[in-house]
Amino acid sequence: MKLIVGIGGVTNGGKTTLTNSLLKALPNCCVIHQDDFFKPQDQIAVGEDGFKQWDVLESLDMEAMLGTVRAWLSSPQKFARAHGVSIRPDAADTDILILDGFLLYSYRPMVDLYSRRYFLTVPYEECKWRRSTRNYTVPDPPGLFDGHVWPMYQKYRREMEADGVEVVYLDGMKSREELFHQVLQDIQNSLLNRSQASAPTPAHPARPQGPGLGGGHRAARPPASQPDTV
Ligand SMILES: Nc1ncnc2c1ncn2[C@@H]1O[C@H](COP(=O)(O)OP(=O)(O)O)[C@@H](O)[C@H]1O
Ligand SMILES: O=C(O)c1ccc[n+]([C@@H]2O[C@H](COP(=O)([O-])O)[C@@H](O)[C@H]2O)c1
Ligand SMILES: [Mg+2]
Repeated sequence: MKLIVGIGGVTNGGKTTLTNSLLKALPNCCVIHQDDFFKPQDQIAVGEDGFKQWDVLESLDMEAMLGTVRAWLSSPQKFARAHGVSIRPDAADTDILILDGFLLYSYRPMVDLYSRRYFLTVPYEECKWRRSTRNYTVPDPPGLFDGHVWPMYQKYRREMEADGVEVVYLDGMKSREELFHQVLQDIQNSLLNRSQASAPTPAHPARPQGPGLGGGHRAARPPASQPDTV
């Protein structure tokens, strides 16, 4: 079974930290980081506010990111081997892909691919403080957080909620350990439910997947390519 897990949410919410812990704990688990798909600096638009518009969807090569997800979907174990992830014989029929990024649920062609969408939040003051301690490849110019980063976070989050995209909110103020155990347990429960749901018995043949984990997007349109996540 294939499981695509999104670790999304606000910048500095703890997405990459949580992702790295999950990667070590989950079997046959690969990762794609959205940050790896930023376009080159000279292709980033400059807004009327004078800031380079890093925190908009157009600054990311989402087609390339989707292509990488499709490569995993077409052959997860080949993808895993190519990325140095060794296949665990005790879980050879389980393939997990984690997507880590701040705009995971705003790119329409990918919204329905997730089995589970987590969304980390932290309050404004905490976010601003954590951001001030970070070293990005392109350092934040003065005023970027209040002038661009936080307003774009609010805008995309509002749109995601208005579109009815189902996410599981995570309180990024919890400790790293608590978040890790909460999400690990939740994913393990999902895997268990799915393997039980798909195990055919003579009296009760396997049912089609219910709304619990797959899809979950309110709009009733067919997904572009749904992983066989039953
Ligand atoms: N649960 C947490 N509590 C406090 N600080 C955290 C937590 N998770 C991550 N951090 C810290 O916050 C900063 C941003 O973490 P990171 O995982 O890179 O966030 P993101 O990928 O969401 O931008 C780092 O300094 C990291 O050590
Ligand atoms: O990674 C880069 O090349 C890069 C260059 C410029 C800016 N960023 C910032 O990276 C942020 C998203 O990453 P993260 O881990 O903070 O969620 C986003 O808020 C951008 O402003 C990232
Ligand atoms: Mg990150």
